[in-house]
Amino acid sequence: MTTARHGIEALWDPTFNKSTAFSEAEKQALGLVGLVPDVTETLDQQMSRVTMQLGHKTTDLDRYIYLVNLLDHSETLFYRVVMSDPAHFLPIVYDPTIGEACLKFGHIYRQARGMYLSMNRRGKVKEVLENWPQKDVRFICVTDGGRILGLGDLGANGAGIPIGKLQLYTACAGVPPQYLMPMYLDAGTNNEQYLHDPLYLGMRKTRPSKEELFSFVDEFVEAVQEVFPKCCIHFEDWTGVDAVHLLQRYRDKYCVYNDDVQGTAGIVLAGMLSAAKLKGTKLRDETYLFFGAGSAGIGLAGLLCSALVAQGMTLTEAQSRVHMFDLNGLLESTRTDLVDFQIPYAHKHAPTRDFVAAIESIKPTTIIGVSTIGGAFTQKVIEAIAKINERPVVLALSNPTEHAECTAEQAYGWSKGKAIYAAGVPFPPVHLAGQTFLPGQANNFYIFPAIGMAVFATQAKRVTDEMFIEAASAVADQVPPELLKQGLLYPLQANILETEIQTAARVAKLVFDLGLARVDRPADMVAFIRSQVYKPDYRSEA
Ligand SMILES: O=C([O-])CC(=O)C(=O)O
Ligand SMILES: [Mg+2]
Repeated sequence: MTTARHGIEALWDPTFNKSTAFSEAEKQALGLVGLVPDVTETLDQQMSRVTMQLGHKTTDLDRYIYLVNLLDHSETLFYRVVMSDPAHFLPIVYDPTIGEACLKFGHIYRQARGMYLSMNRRGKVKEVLENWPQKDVRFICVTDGGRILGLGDLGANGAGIPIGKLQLYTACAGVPPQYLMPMYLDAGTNNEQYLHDPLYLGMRKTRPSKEELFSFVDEFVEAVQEVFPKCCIHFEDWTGVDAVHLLQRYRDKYCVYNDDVQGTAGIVLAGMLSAAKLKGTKLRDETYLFFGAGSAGIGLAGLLCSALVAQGMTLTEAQSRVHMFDLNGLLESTRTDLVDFQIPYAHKHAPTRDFVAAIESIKPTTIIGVSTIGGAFTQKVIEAIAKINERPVVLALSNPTEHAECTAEQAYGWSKGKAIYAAGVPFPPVHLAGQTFLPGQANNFYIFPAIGMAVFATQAKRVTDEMFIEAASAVADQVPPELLKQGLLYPLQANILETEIQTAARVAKLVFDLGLARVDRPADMVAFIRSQVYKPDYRSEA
């Protein structure tokens, strides 16, 4: 909670500032008479001014910059605006606009937000964390900028991602913003363009060895336990291999998770459950072929196999349903270039670098694009999978928009309306031969904010894969049946807060069942979550 500020300081603190909405009594009590216009507006009046000003902007990047600036001045008004119409504002404050904002981060930078922890501070991490003004931090979302969205190594320009992700904890699931800390862990960058950009805001060094990086991350993770004992560390947008290895390194010891490995897996699993419902099949009836074998692919394959095992399969049987294809072709048992965690999915098969040939031979029911290669699902690919399936499932998950493996229009058009399709970014409905198809957005923002809310409310000691499977099934259960018929695999974004409250309640129940909660078990789980939800309203200061 904020403490009362006085005079001009009340206007400088975005968590306290009401700008034109201070009442007469507040103006008197806080010494604000004459420092703001002599009116008292409501939040709704303020919001209509924001909407009007946004309407004058011509690009989403300009709208993004405007909204970040609004957050710098008035947190409540910012969340009021974003939460008033999530379907409209999520693509502006988050993916896909945030991709462009990151590419230009050093150029559009206005004001510090979150923490910047560089490897130059080795040995001093605890002191750095102690500079943060809030003492009860519950989530740190941390990136080293190693793999930002589908854009690659952006170094310090990746700092926009933890900022955006944490805004979604609040906007989508109601986690109060004062407990959230975005962090950019600066380990340099191998991005030549940024290393030579005079406005670049990170260390001008290439990346260190894995040993050096991990030993610094160890210092960071351990310092967090001391400085913020109730904190969960959310890893985001590290390179695929680091993401998986860091998760393995800490997951059984500390409260940590990786959104790209586990959150993305959760939302794709939700889509697979919805698709199976639409087709009248079960997960165990399906065969999966991944295009891309990085953190998202591996995370999803692991979670999917856990879900299949929960349905009675052995792990080896489950893994035999998952096939992967990467830059060097199909993962198969003679490949010598694989990383440890890819090996379970390298089955006996003749080597091939031809994705269409792999489809024809493996006969997947579902293809999953996690490659970052825009347009990789060509007409030939879609026709090949449509030829062997009545309802092929096509998930083109890479982002931002130009990186999607295929667009909604292409998937429906090339498959002649047979495809069940979702993407990582939003696409508008597609009208084809008198039918309307609704492409869903398989974005982890349905999952990580709800997991965050459940962890926040229960003060969970650990974040486990079961929690992501439960979240996936809660999300799939909330797809309106009449929209599922039109191919929509995910709930509508318009009521995302309610969807995530229900999801968080299911996850919280599991946290209690697993004995991982640090608070007493409530009788009514939904009411328990709802009671902790942040509301973008001004409180009375006089
Ligand atoms: O941020 C998003 O939209 C999804 C995500 O985690 C990623 O692409 O890394
Ligand atoms: Mg990510």
